[in-house]
Amino acid sequence: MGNRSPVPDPHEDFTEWAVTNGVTALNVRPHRFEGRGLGMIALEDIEAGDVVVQVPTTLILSVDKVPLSFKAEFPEGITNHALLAAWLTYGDSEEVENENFSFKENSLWFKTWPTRKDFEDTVPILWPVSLGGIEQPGNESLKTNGGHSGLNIIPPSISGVWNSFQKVTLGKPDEQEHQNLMGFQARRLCKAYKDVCSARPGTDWSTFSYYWMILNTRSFYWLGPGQTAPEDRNEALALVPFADYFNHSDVDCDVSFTDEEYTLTATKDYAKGEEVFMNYGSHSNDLLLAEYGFMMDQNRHDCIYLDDIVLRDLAADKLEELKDSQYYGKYVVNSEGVCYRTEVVAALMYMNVEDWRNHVLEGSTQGVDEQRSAAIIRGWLSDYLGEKKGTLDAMEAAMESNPDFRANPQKINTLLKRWAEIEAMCVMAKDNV
Ligand SMILES: C[S@@+](CC[C@H](N)C(=O)[O-])C[C@H]1O[C@@H](n2cnc3c(N)ncnc32)[C@H](O)[C@@H]1O
Repeated sequence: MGNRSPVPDPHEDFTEWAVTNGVTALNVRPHRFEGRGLGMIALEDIEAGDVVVQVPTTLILSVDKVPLSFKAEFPEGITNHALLAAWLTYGDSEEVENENFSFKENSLWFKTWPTRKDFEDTVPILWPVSLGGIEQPGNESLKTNGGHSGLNIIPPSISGVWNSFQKVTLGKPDEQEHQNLMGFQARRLCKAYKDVCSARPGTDWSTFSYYWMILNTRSFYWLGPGQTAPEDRNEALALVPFADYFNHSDVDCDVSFTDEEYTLTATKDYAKGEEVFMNYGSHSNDLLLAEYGFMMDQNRHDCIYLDDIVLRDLAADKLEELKDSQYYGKYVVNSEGVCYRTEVVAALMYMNVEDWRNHVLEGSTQGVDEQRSAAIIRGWLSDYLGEKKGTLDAMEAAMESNPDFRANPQKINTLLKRWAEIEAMCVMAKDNV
């Protein structure tokens, strides 16, 4: 027993590679944390303002490293996200000539990444269709679920699909991403896959979607020397070795880069042995789950939106009025209650359009009835709670009959947890109206 050689640890090997190649890891090392995969542990006490990781920009993988001959194969307008995922899919096996980036030299880095199964377990669009995942494509379009057996168990705040009513569709330009996270994500992935398949038919979906997910969950904002910020921030994505070990929390963010270095700085004190976090953005648990496959127990940015319920209830003329105003959409509910926009749109339900216009533009209170507004808002929150109850009742029944439900207890638990958080927000908001 005692003579067994130690199991090789890809993270130790990669850390050694990274340090040898110029990465500065000051008092942090990769470490496995229960429920969070790999993250960064503090080897010593760290103070706010201490640089924790610095990566030479020469190690960064961005589209600048993709050979022009490879880029030229794909349609103009293909996103950098899609192009990089394609290159990760093909670059190695084709021995693409490229002096800027070697797959072989970076293989230790790739070995530290999560597996496709890790994504299938955690990221809802890759779940089985009966649990709300997308249809696996031929080469045509991916569809978000919600239709399958009639029951959608992923909360509408993530899936964009309601069981208790038919969503009002106001036409494409009106559709908003915050109300359809999975739909928009599936569309991005679908478009990327289509663009790649148009040049390379038969691209393996499983491999391509894996690398697309790697980029979706691990990339950083990065502009190479002399580059200006693109209109779409997502086009400035890049993979930064070693820095991609940091897990997310609500801490302040201090990430910066020069032409030479990518630098990550601690924004709070950490004691030796604590996990050191970075911040991926001010995201709700719905967005974190849809895009990154996890949720936070404490999340000061958590919220849901009442938009679908509100728009369903408004008469056509009021809807037109609303669309032309600055109060269209983003009716937020969080742990403190509903936002001002929700109060404003509740008043539109019973006010005549002229009074409402004067109310929102001039501050006139003529026709405003706060009690009535409160009752309407409570009704909307009750509708959300009704959606939750109906879905959970149906889920309970389906637990008996649907083998996918029984085979995926962790996914079901994630959804139950999210539904419980949604319920808590709605109940709290009802009490506070
Ligand atoms: C940039 S990677 C961080 C490293 C990753 N944990 C790993 O094992 O390679 C982002 C992924 O880490 C996980 N993650 C990040 N922050 C997390 C957190 N606070 N709780 C749970 N998982 C988290 C999610 O799977 C996310 O998609």
